[in-house]
Amino acid sequence: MSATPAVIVAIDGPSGTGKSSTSKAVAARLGLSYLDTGAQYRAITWWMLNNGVDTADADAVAAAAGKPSIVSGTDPLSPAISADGADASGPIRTQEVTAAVSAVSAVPEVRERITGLQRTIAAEARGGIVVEGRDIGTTVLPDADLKVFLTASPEARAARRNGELKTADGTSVSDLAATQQALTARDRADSSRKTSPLKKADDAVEVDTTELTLEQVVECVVTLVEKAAAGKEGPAQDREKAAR
Ligand SMILES: Nc1ncnc2c1ncn2[C@@H]1O[C@H](COP(=O)(O)OP(=O)(O)OP(=O)(O)O)[C@@H](O)[C@H]1O
Ligand SMILES: Nc1ccn([C@@H]2O[C@H](COP(=O)(O)O)[C@@H](O)[C@H]2O)c(=O)n1
Repeated sequence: MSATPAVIVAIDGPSGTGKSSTSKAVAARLGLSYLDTGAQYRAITWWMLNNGVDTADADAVAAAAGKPSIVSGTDPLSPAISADGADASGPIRTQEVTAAVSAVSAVPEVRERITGLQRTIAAEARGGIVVEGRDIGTTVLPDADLKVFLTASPEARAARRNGELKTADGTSVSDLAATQQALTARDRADSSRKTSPLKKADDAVEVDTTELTLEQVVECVVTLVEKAAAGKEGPAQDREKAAR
């Protein structure tokens, strides 16, 4: 038996709360697969921008939602994403994609398509998986073994994001107030859409990461996963014993 049973872990939260960093590290530590669902929404947005779809026109986005093939890798040590066979991992992080993704992800046909992909990937991850996004605990995997909702103050999130954007001499390339404004605008759009908004599941454990280092958050989530795994293992072990 592997050290960690095949647990399904859902990690949700607003932008810049540390979902990707935490989920990758937890999955790598515990030998689980990893799925970045934001990357899938970004990849379909990138494809639409490249293929002449007006991303502000919900009908045009809906009509194109089924067209591209979106393929995600699930190795936490080397996450991969492609659209129609083209590597999208770099281009999906551009400002152009970030600015358009909330409008695209609000379209029900897009959500239906991407949610289907997510459920298939989770069902095929026999060794367990950490899936991170905005609606994993509420909609995509409501029966997950563990649901975590990460939060952090807008100031902390903007400072973290700005820390990623440095020039060669180490100075910040973007203004903190503008970064914070962009983050909160995206959260507002993601929380207010009709279909599957960003929302904490009632049974999720909320972890406020504002005052925590990434290592502390990872430690905390690893402990929660191990607890959930032990709870899952208990009845199976009991059945095994009874069968002996
Ligand atoms: N607890 C923490 N303390 C300090 N920095 C952190 C912490 N957690 C994450 N970071 C840093 O904050 C930045 C954003 O983290 P990450 O990309 O994991 O957030 P996210 O929630 O996945 O964001 P998004 O939803 O926008 O993709 C990264 O540079 C990451 O290294
Ligand atoms: N489950 C999800 C995940 C993401 N989105 C949308 O994608 C955008 C980008 O997500 P990142 O995590 O890469 O920043 C996000 O702003 C949402 O619009 C989603 O709707 N559902």
